[in-house]
Amino acid sequence: MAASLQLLQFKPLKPSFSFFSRRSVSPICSAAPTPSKSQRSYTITLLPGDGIGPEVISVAKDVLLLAGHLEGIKYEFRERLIGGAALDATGVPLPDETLSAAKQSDAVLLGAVGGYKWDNNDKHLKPETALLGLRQELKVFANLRPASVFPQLVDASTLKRAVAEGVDLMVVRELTGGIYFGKPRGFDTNEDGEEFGFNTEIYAEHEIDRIAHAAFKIARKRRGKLCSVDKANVLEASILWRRRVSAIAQEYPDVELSHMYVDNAAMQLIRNPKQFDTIVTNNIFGDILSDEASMITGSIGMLPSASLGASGPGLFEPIHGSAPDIAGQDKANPFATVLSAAMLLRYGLDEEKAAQRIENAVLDTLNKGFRTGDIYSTGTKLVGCKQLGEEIMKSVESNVPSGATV
Ligand SMILES: NC(=O)C1=CN([C@@H]2O[C@H](COP(=O)(O)OP(=O)(O)OC[C@H]3O[C@@H](n4cnc5c(N)ncnc54)[C@H](O)[C@@H]3O)[C@@H](O)[C@H]2O)C=CC1
Ligand SMILES: CC(C)CC(=O)C(=O)O
Repeated sequence: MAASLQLLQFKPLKPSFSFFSRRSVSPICSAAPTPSKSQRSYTITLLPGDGIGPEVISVAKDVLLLAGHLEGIKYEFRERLIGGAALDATGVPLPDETLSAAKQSDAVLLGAVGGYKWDNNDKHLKPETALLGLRQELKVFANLRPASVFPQLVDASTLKRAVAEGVDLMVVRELTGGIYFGKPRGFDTNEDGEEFGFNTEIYAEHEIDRIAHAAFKIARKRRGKLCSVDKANVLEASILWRRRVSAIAQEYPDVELSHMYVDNAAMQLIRNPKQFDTIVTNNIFGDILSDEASMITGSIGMLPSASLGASGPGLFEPIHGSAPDIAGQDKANPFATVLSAAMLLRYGLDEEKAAQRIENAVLDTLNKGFRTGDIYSTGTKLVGCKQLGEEIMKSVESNVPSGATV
């Protein structure tokens, strides 16, 4: 029973929930070419990237393949370079070939980008620039980051059991606007001859409106509570954000809206995370708060994400980075990427059964006690990334029902 409750974080609460469906007519949907249900063959672009990216993508690809095979789905995988790996091979972090493959696919699954080697590169030659460019080019403005505490991992959380237990929240992060993209930006020199760097936090009404609509629709399918996080006591962009979100709330009388300043939200997430259901926030606050939320669940290696736009393929990726400190050591936790693959099936391809098969397998693997180092606790079985992948595959194959728990 507990297991099925856990799964609510990843799936629509009602089977008919079409908000994310590629066949949906809602304002945010994936509109890649839709094969008929009988055809069920999809093109997936895989972008392993850097650091632990290839390790976790390798596991997620195998899991996708097996779950797909068992549910009658065929894939054509196209693996392309991005980030530092692309820089080293081609001289640019986001080659045209990668971008066009991504745009022409039904969904994109990404590992992570970045690493020490490229940290001092000029901005246009940084791996991270590729990821920002990809998100912008795919126009995936809504980034869904579910953070729930699996009962099996309560003791892996750094918070007290009473605080962490039962947390189930969703961060809806605006992904293609704000300070990560705002202009003007750059470096200049002031009248004292001192260099300065500057960025612009900027949001137009339509950018706020579309993410607000997305968040209200998500909240209404969850527990009906939406907390909009901003810094409206200081920033003009946040004042507009709060005004627009409040205006749009009139269209969702069934959703209880609250507003919170981001500094307080950061504190409340640790003090009492169970007060949150759905959080909607801008690009930078969402980036930071979701990393913070991940630690409530035990590890940043547990959190998947789905990035969706009004049309075209969705982008699915773990929220973590390339973890260069553990790259190549078979220590990475692949759950976040495997769960991102489940989100890809559900929200990118409308393949609910295969998505559920994967989520059930994750729970089953946890129930059997397998853990990577980041979520290890006494009494559980410490394994590497590869072995964890093999255990997940066994569980995918045996197709445990979602209600199965220890
Ligand atoms: N979406 C992306 O591709 C992102 C890329 N980055 C890039 O990644 C590089 C490293 O950034 P950091 O700030 O260190 O963040 P990070 O998320 O890569 O790592 C932070 C800490 O979490 C651990 N960690 C992360 N993922 C893990 C996993 N799956 N299993 C076990 N432990 C895991 C790491 O070992 C590290 O101690 C940088 O170049 C950064 O720009 C950072 C965040 C997102
Ligand atoms: C471009 C990324 C490295 C920024 C980031 O941390 C994220 O969006 O997850």
